[in-house]
Amino acid sequence: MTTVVRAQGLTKRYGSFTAVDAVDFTLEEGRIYGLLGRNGAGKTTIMQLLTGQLFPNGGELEVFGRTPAEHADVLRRLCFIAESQRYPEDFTPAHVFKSAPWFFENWDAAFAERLVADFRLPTKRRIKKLSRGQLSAVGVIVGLASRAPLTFFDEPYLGLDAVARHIFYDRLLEDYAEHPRTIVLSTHLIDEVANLLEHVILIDQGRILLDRDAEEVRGSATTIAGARAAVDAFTADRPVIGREGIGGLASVTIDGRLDQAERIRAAELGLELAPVSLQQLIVHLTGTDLAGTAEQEKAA
Ligand SMILES: Nc1ncnc2c1ncn2[C@@H]1O[C@H](COP(=O)(O)OP(=O)(O)OP(=O)(O)O)[C@@H](O)[C@H]1O
Repeated sequence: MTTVVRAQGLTKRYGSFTAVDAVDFTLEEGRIYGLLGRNGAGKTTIMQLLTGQLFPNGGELEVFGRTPAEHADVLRRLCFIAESQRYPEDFTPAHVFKSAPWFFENWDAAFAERLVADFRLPTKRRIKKLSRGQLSAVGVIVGLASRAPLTFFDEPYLGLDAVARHIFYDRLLEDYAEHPRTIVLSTHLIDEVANLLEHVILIDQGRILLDRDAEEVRGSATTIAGARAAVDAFTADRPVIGREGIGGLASVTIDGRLDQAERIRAAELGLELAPVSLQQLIVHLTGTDLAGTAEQEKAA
């Protein structure tokens, strides 16, 4: 596997505030990554560092073997679609798509045209007159049809309706199968993209909480629900990552899978077991306040 990005001790500070705190990670060629985390976790900052829009304050960063900033040959291979992409005043989507081949050598105009039809995008209307969702569609089309070897989608679909979002996911997967490349998707709609992701990097307060194959992450935690005393007894010696409860009922999430014998024992105790979705797991891992509240409620 070829490594596309190598970050070591990568750090970004804004004044005295450390937004990205000495993170180590690699991105491999031909994979779809989910860069996930709560608001303000540092996702956009990391993507801006990787695309040469920001300079790090510390650590080492290589993108295609070089520092991204000031290396045109590296920047040419990147595409970054931001949440609120800006375009020149008076540009129409048609202008954007016409100028795209200047920036992206793999630009596929026919694919872009198909996407325009899929998203029902009015290409002759000025961009500043487009609806929020139509504006997002312009970015999504550029991100897909550019086929850049390393593509970043940073919350690309503000205002896109559910149908349009599914068109995005479908076309992304279809096109990725035919033209493998490295894609980094940052989103809060985790359940929607969970099946798309091959690898998950979870950021919290500028640090990496989880950097794991998505397949491993899926089902790597289990929720045990039932009578509080039985749940507490069953989970007593296990790594608990989340706890909720009401009255005599409790629901506890543990890190790890249960083997056959443990499943039988849980059934004997009348407990219900459920796999934890990627989104639930991330809420558990990053929602310390929620877990804390549940603990307090239990103690009360
Ligand atoms: N130019 C800046 N000056 C000062 N602080 C900044 C600046 N840009 C970002 N930050 C702070 O750095 C932290 C990380 O911001 P970042 O935009 O990377 O988060 P994010 O994970 O993308 O969040 P979201 O999911 O809300 O988009 C936040 O606390 C933010 O307030």
